[in-house]
Amino acid sequence: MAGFDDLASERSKAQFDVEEMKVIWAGSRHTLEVSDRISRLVANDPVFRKDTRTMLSRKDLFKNTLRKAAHAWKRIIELRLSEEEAAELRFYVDEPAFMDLHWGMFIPTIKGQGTEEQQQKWLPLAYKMKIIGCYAQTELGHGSNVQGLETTATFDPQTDEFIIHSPTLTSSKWWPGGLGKVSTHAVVYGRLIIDSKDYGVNGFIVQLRSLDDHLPLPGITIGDIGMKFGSGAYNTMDNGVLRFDHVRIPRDQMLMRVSQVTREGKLVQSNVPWQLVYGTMVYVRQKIVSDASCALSRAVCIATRYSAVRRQFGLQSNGIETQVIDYKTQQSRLFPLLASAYAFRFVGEWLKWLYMDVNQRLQASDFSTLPEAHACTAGLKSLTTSATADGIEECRKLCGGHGYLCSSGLPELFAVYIPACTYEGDNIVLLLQVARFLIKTVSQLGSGKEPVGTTVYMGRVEQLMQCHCAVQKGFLELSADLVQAAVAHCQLIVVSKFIEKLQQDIPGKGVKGQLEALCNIYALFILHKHLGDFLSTGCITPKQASLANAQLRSLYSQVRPNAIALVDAFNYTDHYLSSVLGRYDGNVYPKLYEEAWKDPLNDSVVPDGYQEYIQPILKQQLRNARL
Ligand SMILES: CC(C)(COP(=O)(O)OP(=O)(O)OC[C@H]1O[C@@H](n2cnc3c(N)ncnc32)[C@H](O)[C@@H]1OP(=O)(O)O)[C@@H](O)C(=O)NCCC(=O)NCCSC(=O)/C=C/CCCCCCCCCCCCC(=O)O
Ligand SMILES: Cc1cc2nc3c(=O)[nH]c(=O)nc-3n(C[C@H](O)[C@H](O)[C@H](O)COP(=O)(O)OP(=O)(O)OC[C@H]3O[C@@H](n4cnc5c(N)ncnc54)[C@H](O)[C@@H]3O)c2cc1C
Repeated sequence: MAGFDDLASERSKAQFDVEEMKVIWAGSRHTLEVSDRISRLVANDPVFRKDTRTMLSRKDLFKNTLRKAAHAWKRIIELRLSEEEAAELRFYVDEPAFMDLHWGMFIPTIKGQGTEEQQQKWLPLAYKMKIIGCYAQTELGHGSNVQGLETTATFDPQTDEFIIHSPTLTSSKWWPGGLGKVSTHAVVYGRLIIDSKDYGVNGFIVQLRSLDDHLPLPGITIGDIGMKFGSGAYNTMDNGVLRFDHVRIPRDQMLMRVSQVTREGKLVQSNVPWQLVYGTMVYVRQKIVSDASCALSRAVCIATRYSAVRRQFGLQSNGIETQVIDYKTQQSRLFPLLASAYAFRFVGEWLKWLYMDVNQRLQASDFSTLPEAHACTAGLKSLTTSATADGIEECRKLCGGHGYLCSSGLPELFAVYIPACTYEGDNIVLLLQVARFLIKTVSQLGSGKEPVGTTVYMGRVEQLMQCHCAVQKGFLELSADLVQAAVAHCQLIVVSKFIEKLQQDIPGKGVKGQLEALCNIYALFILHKHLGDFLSTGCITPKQASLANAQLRSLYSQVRPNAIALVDAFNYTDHYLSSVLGRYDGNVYPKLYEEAWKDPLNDSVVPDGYQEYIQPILKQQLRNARL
């Protein structure tokens, strides 16, 4: 069988220990064991099948998502899965749903911004799913500008309550995932008003729906905001709209770790930075970087396996056409994405450590690394999601026409993934935050602070900053050029963390050698892509640029025999890949043909509508022809 033999042959060429690379990719043997076991548990459960998604109506699609979520919860309980195993199960169910926001935002917000007392009250309810929560920050009129939010939370000292209200149409909460049809509660971000004074944005826990009949509570108008990009994709999620008409909540439902409101209506600031109100966004941004490596590696796995199976032109002596993976143009498009997937994996590991470290320091009232954590999570979220969205689209194109079929898995992956460039912070707005951080950092250089990083990449950032730092320093006046410096800074971090990864103990025959090749491909690819920066800032000479280019092409040849093994190391099941082109067995053509006939359009040989619309035309033509 052509495809199968092709991939078997490719696997025999591997020059490194794939099983050890699986451990490197997973992060540890333990993590590999858990993800392998849980991904297969999901793959073998018919309730979690994904192949019908694009053919369902919005209501059937959503109901099926609820069915899957309920079944996932049932399996978690039945199997007594740990938090880690449960998160893996929800990950491999692979369908945007309210659970993401309940577990990924609502709970972390209460943990990060609630007092001990509030955590003791609300977390047990949330962990046992006795309530379902979402994160309601964005409004119809404001998303990026959090300080522009209009929802009000006015303290009423008569009743010891906050009155939550939507004063304008643009203050309607708009976009929160899980809000439209499922969540019973929300963390609502609104302007704290005490005695007519506006104290800025804070988080408030608000019940939205009855726990008895799920109907909206008095004063609550709530619904779904409508279809989004694509047919299946993110339409499994009930992104919602929410309006308040003077809804009253107890004072103790304002999240009070950052600031407290006393019974007398006095605002007391605690000793933690006010920016902790933004803490959930930092947490999710670092998760999103890890998710980017998953999404990109998934697309690269599909495109790499298909590139080894697909033969086109170039008849060889044995009369067989050439594998498209052997074309230099295919390699120059595909291998940098393979390298980027590994690079984002490792920078995501580092970012997770940075986030944990910041949180530990916060416990000890050490806020010194909070600005860097914000800048790194914001910048790397922006960089990795933009590169991943573009990379998934490139992988679709690398698969030719068949990449455009839903059965390739790539259109759906693209449609689900691309909002990552917007949610949790628009990517440009986040880069402007990094630019602001760089301006402050540059201003502190020489006072004992020295930049660190790989020379050429460091030089590029420094030079770009020098060129543009004369520009206005206000957030709104930051020039587009500073965004360029912010991107350069984030790329420096990615390369630096890849190099640091290589300095760790890396067991397994040939594993370190392959990672070194991928690290060099990523670094030289970025240098090639931004050659203007490196040359214009004098970081490299034209001769060096030419040498770097030649080295890049030589590295592609080094990776070529290992490409299939490098994507096998992701250890994805066919269920998770959900792609005929990316099947582990390479059995592409028979499966493509088989999938085609499953389309409902093929339920009848003559399509509905023929008699009403087509036959009259043909008959008329026939009559005309006889005249
Ligand atoms: C930062 C802004 C752009 C501007 O803020 P502003 O208040 O105006 O302040 P500035 O003047 O710019 O800055 C003031 C100073 O504060 C510093 N700062 C700013 N932000 C932070 C921060 N976050 N942390 C620390 N410090 C910060 C800043 O540097 C200044 O410092 P200095 O004065 O210079 O010293 C702000 O408006 C902003 O952040 N805007 C973006 C808004 C945003 O991101 N919205 C997101 C809404 S929520 C959302 O989109 C959700 C999407 C859900 C998608 C699904 C994702 C799921 C995947 C992951 C989770 C899945 C897990 C599943 C788990 C399981 O199943 O188990
Ligand atoms: C699928 C999806 C899920 C979401 N889930 C949630 C959720 O669960 N909870 C929640 O609260 N929100 C959620 N959101 C909302 C999301 O957080 C916002 O859409 C996001 O923060 C961007 O804000 P915005 O839509 O106001 O874009 P805007 O800020 O209006 O962006 C529009 C354009 O203006 C530009 N721009 C804005 N400000 C500046 C500036 N200062 N300088 C230069 N350019 C600027 C942007 O770069 C962009 O090009 C979700 C959004 C999506 C798409």
